[in-house]
Amino acid sequence: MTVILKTEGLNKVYRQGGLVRSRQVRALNDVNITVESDKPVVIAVVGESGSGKTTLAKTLLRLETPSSGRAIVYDTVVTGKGTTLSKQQFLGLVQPIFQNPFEAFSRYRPVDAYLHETARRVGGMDGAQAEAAVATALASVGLKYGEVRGKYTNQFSGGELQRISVARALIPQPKLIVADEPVSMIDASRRMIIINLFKQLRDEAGRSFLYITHDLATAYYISDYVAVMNKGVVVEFGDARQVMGDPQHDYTKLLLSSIPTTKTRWRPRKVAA
Ligand SMILES: Nc1ncnc2c1ncn2[C@@H]1O[C@H](COP(=O)(O)OP(=O)(O)OP(=O)(O)O)[C@@H](O)[C@H]1O
Repeated sequence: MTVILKTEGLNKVYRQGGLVRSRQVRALNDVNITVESDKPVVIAVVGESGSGKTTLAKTLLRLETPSSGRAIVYDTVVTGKGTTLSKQQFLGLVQPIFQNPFEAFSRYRPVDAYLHETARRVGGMDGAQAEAAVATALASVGLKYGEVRGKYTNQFSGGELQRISVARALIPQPKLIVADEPVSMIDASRRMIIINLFKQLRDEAGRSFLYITHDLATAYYISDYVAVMNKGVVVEFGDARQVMGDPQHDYTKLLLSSIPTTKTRWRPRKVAA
């Protein structure tokens, strides 16, 4: 079995406020999750705003340094004590997809230039190899290179641009893709294209995903595992069907009861600690 993702006592403490009135926020509070599997998986992280989901994503992406603890991805320590990976090695193993695809690329530069850059810098490829890798990556997200070449962000829809972000993330052939709210800025009608793409990339290309979301319905639809976060703590973690079908923790029950159905009208509820 491969340790696809393991966090060991992961903590992240931020200091908020000025010198006089500062306070500490424990954005990650002793996060311990383990996913071992022989097959690639989708792991969802759900929870309301401020629960620490993005901090977890940033820590796993090495955009934030943990205050203590460490994380392992595909049997390799990626952050915290014992990390020996260079930046290039790390980006070959773990790749990000961010919430807003329009912010992932400058509007003054053709988007395919970013894909080439990733192929050369992270993948260590030469010009011809990079050209082939870009074409392959775009094809795997359902786009033709000819439709993308030389174009700028304003020539794409949010959904298309997010697919290009996914293509870019695929170029170094990472094992894990960390996607922080990847569909929240995309038209509702196009969200499922991205969600189904993740499923397809898991099943056909062998990529695992950490899928950070507010959206419990898509989390249920694509995830193999789910971590429920509240105030920096993972309050419930396990098989997605089990956690969401038979939640044990009160916070998970409340989150799930807030989902609107065709029979009930949605009313926002305040979720207690
Ligand atoms: N750079 C920072 N400096 C200080 N505090 C921070 C910083 N980033 C996050 N926090 C705090 O850490 C806590 C967790 O924030 P985080 O963004 O991880 O939550 P989240 O679950 O991703 O929320 P959302 O769904 O709104 O993105 C919050 O209290 C937040 O204010």
